[in-house]
Amino acid sequence: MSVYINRRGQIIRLGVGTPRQTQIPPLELPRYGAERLSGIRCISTQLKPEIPSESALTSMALQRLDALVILNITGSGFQKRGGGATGYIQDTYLAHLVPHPEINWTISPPLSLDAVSDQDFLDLVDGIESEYARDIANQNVADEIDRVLLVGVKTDYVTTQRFNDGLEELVRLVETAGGEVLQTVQQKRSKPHPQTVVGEGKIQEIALAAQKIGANLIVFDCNLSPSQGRNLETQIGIRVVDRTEVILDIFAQRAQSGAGKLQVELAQLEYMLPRLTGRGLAMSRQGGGIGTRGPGETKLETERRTIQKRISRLQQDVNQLQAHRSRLRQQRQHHDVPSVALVGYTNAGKSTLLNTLTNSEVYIADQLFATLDPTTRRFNVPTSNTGEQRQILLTDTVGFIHELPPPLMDAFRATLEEVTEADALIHLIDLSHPAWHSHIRSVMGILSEMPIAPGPSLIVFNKIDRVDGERLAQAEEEFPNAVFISASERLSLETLRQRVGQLIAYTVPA
Ligand SMILES: Nc1nc2c(ncn2[C@@H]2O[C@H](COP(=O)(O)OP(=O)(O)OP(=O)(O)O)[C@@H](O)[C@H]2O)c(=O)[nH]1
Ligand SMILES: [Mg+2]
Repeated sequence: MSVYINRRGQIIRLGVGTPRQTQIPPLELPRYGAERLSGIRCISTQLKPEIPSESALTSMALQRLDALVILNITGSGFQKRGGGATGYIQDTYLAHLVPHPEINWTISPPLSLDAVSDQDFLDLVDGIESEYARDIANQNVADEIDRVLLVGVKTDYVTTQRFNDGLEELVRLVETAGGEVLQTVQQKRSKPHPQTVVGEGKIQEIALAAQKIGANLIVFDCNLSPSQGRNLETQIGIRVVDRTEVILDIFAQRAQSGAGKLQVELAQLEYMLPRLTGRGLAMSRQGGGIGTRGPGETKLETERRTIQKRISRLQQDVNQLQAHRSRLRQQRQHHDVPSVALVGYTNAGKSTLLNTLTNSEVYIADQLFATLDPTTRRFNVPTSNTGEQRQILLTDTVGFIHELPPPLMDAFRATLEEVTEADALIHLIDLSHPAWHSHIRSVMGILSEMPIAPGPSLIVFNKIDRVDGERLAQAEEEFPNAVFISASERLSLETLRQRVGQLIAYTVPA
């Protein structure tokens, strides 16, 4: 039998079974900061004279119980007045959590019932909580920052290299979104578990690790289906998001212009909608009929309809934006000014290059997705034969990333059209990034999926001030026609101008 008691001494739950079997579901537990315990202790009887089992202790950790007391009952004992032996409490054990990197909990030696009765629980809890508080203060994570546990699932579909690069990128994405990755948990699976992505044992491990570091957010490196996300959240008891949601969050924080905000909201709603629908379905699957068509379902239906309406409104707005941009482009074409769009993986240095080439001050940052809104500036390139200058338009665009979330692709089509409508592209690559090869592949993949095939592109490697000769030689061999520059150190910019001039002379003869 397991009894759960709050700090006022009230019994809040009583269950027949082990602490594991009677455990309070994560979502029903009170939610406090990482330095607090749940304010609930469990007293459980146990028929075998043994120390608390691993599963009982794990349950304690998952629920962040104030303490777990195990009472070992012996078969022999007091003689009931009517005859027959009742349980007699032989040994008792007191277990509680400890904030220590290697140890999860401590268990007392066998104690007498009197000794346990004398224990001042509030005092004990006070001590543990202040240790947690100290521990967390030492971790130096600011209050407003999300404390993140990252989960990487390596399936047979990806190589180890690709998997590790992906995890590293996700850490950067989380940081850009305003979180700090405190720990990473990995699992190898031939394919993701259909309901929960990872197996049951791993979920326990994740939940425990999250408790221990006081995480308030779990980020999965793969995309979660609506039901997977929901299942994981119920079992872990902490908010679970996937890579797409992190990216959407960054975009939401970055969006400055009306157009940017519009596109981000559209993307977020499109991401949310199937998740609402999914929840509705799960509820109706519970049996159909009485009780399933309650206010919950109706409310979700209404919510869904409201969101759908909003999506259509936003889609109309994005269409208008698209029309507006295309009018602008037509005006430019009317003046016969050729246009070049800067494309590339996020953080390649596109905005830096635009700024250096055109003496502008577009926002640049060592962050992913610093740019959301396209900026167009004029600049001069030499024409190939006469050496005269010719004016062209250079447009900075939103950075790409591998597995660009489809709702974002859709929402940013107005921006991405700048790319398809340009006369030529400069594909900028950060050569100092270890994964530059896969960045090229991702960008080319996205370009090839665009509804209108973009113009010819000039491959330009950036940040050569930060790479060694070996890497430079390798890239030169693989891409003999590429240009190698440093946008921030202004290296080889003249060569770049000439090559852009040649490209333009070829695509838009003067
Ligand atoms: N060392 C070095 N750093 C550079 C160079 N060019 C750009 N950077 C740095 O790279 C970071 C990203 O530059 P941005 O210009 O914001 O990159 P972006 O491609 O516009 O990135 P998003 O807009 O986020 O897609 C900044 O910290 C720049 O200072 C370069 O040639 N050498
Ligand atoms: Mg930029």
